[in-house]
Order: sequence, then C-alpha cells, then structure tokens
Amino acid sequence: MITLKNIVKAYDVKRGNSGANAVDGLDLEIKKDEFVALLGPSGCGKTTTLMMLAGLLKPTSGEIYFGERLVNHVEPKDRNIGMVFQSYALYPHLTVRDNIAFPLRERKMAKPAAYERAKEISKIVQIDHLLDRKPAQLSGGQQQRVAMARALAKNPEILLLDEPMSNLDARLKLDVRDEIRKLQRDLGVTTIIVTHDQEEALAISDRVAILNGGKIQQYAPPHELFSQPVNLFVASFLGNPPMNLISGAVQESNGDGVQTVVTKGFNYVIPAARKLPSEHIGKSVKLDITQP
Ligand SMILES: Nc1ncnc2c1ncn2[C@@H]1O[C@H](COP(=O)(O)OP(=O)(O)OP(=O)(O)O)[C@@H](O)[C@H]1O
Repeated sequence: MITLKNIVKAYDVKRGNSGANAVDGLDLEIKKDEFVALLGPSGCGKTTTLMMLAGLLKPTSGEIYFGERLVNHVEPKDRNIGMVFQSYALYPHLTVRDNIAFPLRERKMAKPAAYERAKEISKIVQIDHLLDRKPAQLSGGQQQRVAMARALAKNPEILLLDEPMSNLDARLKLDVRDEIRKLQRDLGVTTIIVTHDQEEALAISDRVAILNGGKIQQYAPPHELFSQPVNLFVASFLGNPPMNLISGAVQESNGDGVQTVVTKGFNYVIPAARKLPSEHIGKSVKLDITQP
C-alpha cells in the first residue's frame, strides 16, 4: 500500500540546524488496512516522515509510493489522505458542520451533499448533536472528534495522525485510543500515527517503527519489539521501568561453566537459563539485569 524507499530529508543548513539529515535513508512498507506507529524520542524524524507522506514536505531524495504510484510530486490534495494534526487545526470561524464539510466543498461537492456526508460521519464519531457549534464551544475531546470526522469525510485511503491524543487527559486518552482503533478497523483505512508515547504506540498498532536519529531501528509487531529487540537502543527505549544494563567482560569458570560479567564495581553471575554463546567469553557485553 505505502512504500518508502531510501528516504532522506535534509533541512536547509543555513537556518541554523546541525546539517544532519532529519530522516536518513528510511525504508518502510505499510500494508493495506494496517495500523502503523512511528515511535521515537524527540527529534528522531517522526513528524518529518509524516509530513512527507502527506505531501507537505518533499524528500531530499528517495521515493514514496502509494500502491504502484510514485507520489513524490503529487500535491497533498491529490493524495487521497486524511490528516489529524496535534493542534487539530480546526477553522475557528466555521461551525462543526462546515469544518467537516470543508474538504468536500474544496473538492467541489455541492453543499447539500457535503452536509449530508458531514452528518453521516459525525454520527459515526458521535458528535452529530454538536454540528451547529463553533470549535471554541467544544471540549478538547469533542474537538478531537471533529478533527477525526473532517479527516475521514472524504473517505481517504490513508489516515495520518500526528500525536492526535497528546492534548487529552489521561483517562480520555484511553477511550479515544480505543475509538480510533475501532473506527480504523470498521472503515478499513490504512493508518499511520506519530507518537512519542510508547504505551500508546504498542497498544494501538499492528506494527511499530522505532526511529532514532532519522533511521529506523526496528519495525515489528509490538510483542516482537519486546521479546526480540534488535539493538540496545530498542531494548533500552522500550519498557517501563527501563532495562538496567551493566557492561563488563564475560568470564566462564572451567569447572562448572558458570558465567560471570566482571564489572568495575561488582561481578554479576549470569543465571544458567541466560548463558551466553561461547563466542562472548572474554568479550565485553551489555547485559540487562532488570529481569532475573
Ligand atoms: N523546519 C525545520 N527546519 C530545520 N530543521 C528542522 C525543521 N523541522 C524539523 N527539523 C529538525 O529535524 C529533526 C527531526 O524533526 P521532527 O520534527 O521530524 O522530529 P520528531 O521525531 O517529530 O520530534 P518531536 O517528537 O519532538 O516532534 C530535528 O532535529 C529537528 O530539529
């Protein structure tokens, strides 16, 4: 459905940034109807990647395909995407009805038909009683639903969500998270969410791409990220409490084969069930000692 091939994004160095690529050779494939999260620490390139999918930013190099179609130079309005921004970006002077109908009117749909569709989609996200209000007369959760309704009004093939729950309180976040997932399944729309909240990403997604420094560290279903992290970054980024890593040289006693990690402060005996392959003997390792 969506393929990113070796995507690089370098922002203009003159504007005072370090000159490092914000996105640095990113490959990603997203299947039809999949729910994928881009997760990583601040500045890792999540939003930049989403903006390139939306067409609001152009990659410096690399290719973006929607199906077979190369979309690098396709305008946002011609990409058949819906987007929800962190700020919701609702038009304050328009009613909820007109906010939802806006993308349809932009596509030259007649007003009665656009209003009919606005009503239909507002029922699905349970805000049909609020159609005559202005955004300022809504709670944060209600504004979030209006933003979702507007993004879904034109039946997009792809839904892009940029930290859509970060302005909601903890309780509401959980409800909205479940609703978004249900809506996504019911409507069958391929969805990409940007978040720095690992719990949110792991709870809502089919697969999670963990980014650091503009590169994908691992792209896998949530359970696999936990059970088989591919590198130290993933291992220490995930989990609450985080892993407790010690570094030191591995030694093995000749008699009983007990392995020990020798550190400056203390020696750690590796439990028998977690013995390391023999090639690690004498080498330096980092070991998680959070788990027994
Ligand atoms: N318009 C810009 N001009 C110059 N550099 C930028 C611009 N936007 C982002 N960057 C830089 O690109 C890198 C990636 O930024 P991006 O916003 O994609 O990160 P992010 O993972 O979404 O972070 P956050 O979680 O803080 O929003 C950062 O180093 C950032 O400083």
